[in-house]
Amino acid sequence: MSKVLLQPRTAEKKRTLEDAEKNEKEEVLEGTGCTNPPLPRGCRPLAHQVAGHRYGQGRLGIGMLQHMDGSILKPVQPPPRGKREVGFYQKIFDAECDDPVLLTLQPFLPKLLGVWTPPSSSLDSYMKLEDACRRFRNPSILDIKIGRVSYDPEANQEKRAIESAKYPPLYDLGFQLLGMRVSGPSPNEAIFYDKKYGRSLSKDRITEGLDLFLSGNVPWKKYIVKAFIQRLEMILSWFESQKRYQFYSSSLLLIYEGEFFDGSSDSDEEFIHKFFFFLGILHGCPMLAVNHLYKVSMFPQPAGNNDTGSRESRGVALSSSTTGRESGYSSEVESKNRRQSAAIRNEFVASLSRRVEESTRDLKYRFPPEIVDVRIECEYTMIDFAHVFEEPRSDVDYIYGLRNLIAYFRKVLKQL
Ligand SMILES: Nc1ncnc2c1ncn2[C@@H]1O[C@H](COP(=O)(O)OP(=O)(O)OP(=O)(O)O)[C@@H](O)[C@H]1O
Ligand SMILES: O=P(O)(O)O[C@@H]1[C@H](O)[C@H](O)[C@@H](OP(=O)(O)O)[C@H](OP(=O)(O)O)[C@H]1O
Repeated sequence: MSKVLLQPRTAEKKRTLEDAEKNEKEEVLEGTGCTNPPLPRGCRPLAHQVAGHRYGQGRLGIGMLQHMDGSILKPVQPPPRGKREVGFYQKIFDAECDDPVLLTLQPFLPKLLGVWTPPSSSLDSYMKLEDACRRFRNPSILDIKIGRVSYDPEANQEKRAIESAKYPPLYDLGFQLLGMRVSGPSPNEAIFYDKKYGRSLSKDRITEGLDLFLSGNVPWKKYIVKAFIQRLEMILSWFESQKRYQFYSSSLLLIYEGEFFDGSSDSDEEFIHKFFFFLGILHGCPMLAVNHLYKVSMFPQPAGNNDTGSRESRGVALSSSTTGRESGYSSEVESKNRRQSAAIRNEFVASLSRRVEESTRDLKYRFPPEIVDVRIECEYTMIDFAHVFEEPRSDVDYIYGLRNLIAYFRKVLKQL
């Protein structure tokens, strides 16, 4: 037991450092005649990335990076995609935002920490985002693209044809599994599955794919599925409550802690909590496990209640677009606005929790009464907003896909 917990995470670190060093040599990208864009100082390719554009691959060679302060750097894509995505994030995380539709979406997104241009390359810029996997040691991660089509209304016939041919079951399913990391017995034994795997799954094999994703923590599988259903229901409620935005080609990222993880980097307190957590599981005593679950939350940290300050002070230059809105604005008014915004968000979250609790009452599997308040090590977040459009209608395609995904998770749950 302690051997597993103490197993160091060196192999994963080593792999990414080696990758970073290799990439810094600006090798010619295979078959493209392009060179890798220089890797900004203090950054490395994102080791736990499961889908999307990867550093050193594709036409442009740009991809997701991780800064040494822990944040994620997503390259601002060429126009119009990049501008659209940055604009969307900025609107949502604007300190003065008082729009209930946007405020109530905030808890479902990784926080935008700023837009960053590396000093070494004034041409590239990156969105600096909170890492949704930051508190996990050995996460299982699933990227699911939601929607019946994966192109937006401005796509030309060629793009539509290319996208439609990629995964014919999509129209019926309303979602696709784009990639996943399934945690293994130790962090360096995780297995990655790419979009080829996801697209090999016909409609009747989707539960197999979800089941595979869930195989990284067998003792807690039922609880994890139930927790994901609840969280997805919350996002669904947001979509059902708004008639303004349509999300094309956007993804959901589902994350949970693996059965075994490395406790070596923890503080003593965290380590002790985790030790009891696993002891509880091993001895079939959920209360012991639950009592010792550490820092688990239903929602990402609300805006204004995070450690952005310390991250910034570790030397990443941020643009002023989402930070430091001091100029000419009375701090009293500002803090009143913040309190009101927080109240709107909190009320929304509380009412969602109630609705979800009611709607999931009939699920076959229930938590035993003594652990109704169980907080599972799960995280979920919406990502990829390069194709968000604003039209006065509900997003029927996203709703269709999300309802279907929830139905498939329920199927998995029934089989447990
Ligand atoms: N905030 C985040 N926290 C943790 N991981 C993230 C975050 N944002 C993105 N990722 C990781 O990066 C991957 C790609 O993200 P994203 O979909 O935003 O990139 P993309 O290049 O726009 O994708 P696509 O090619 O599908 O348009 C995700 O599958 C996930 O593994
Ligand atoms: O899933 P695949 O097969 O990797 O295909 C990519 C996927 O559809 C991305 O969503 C898309 O970016 P957009 O959604 O932003 O269009 C990208 O286009 P790109 O190659 O033009 O970046 C495609 O290559």
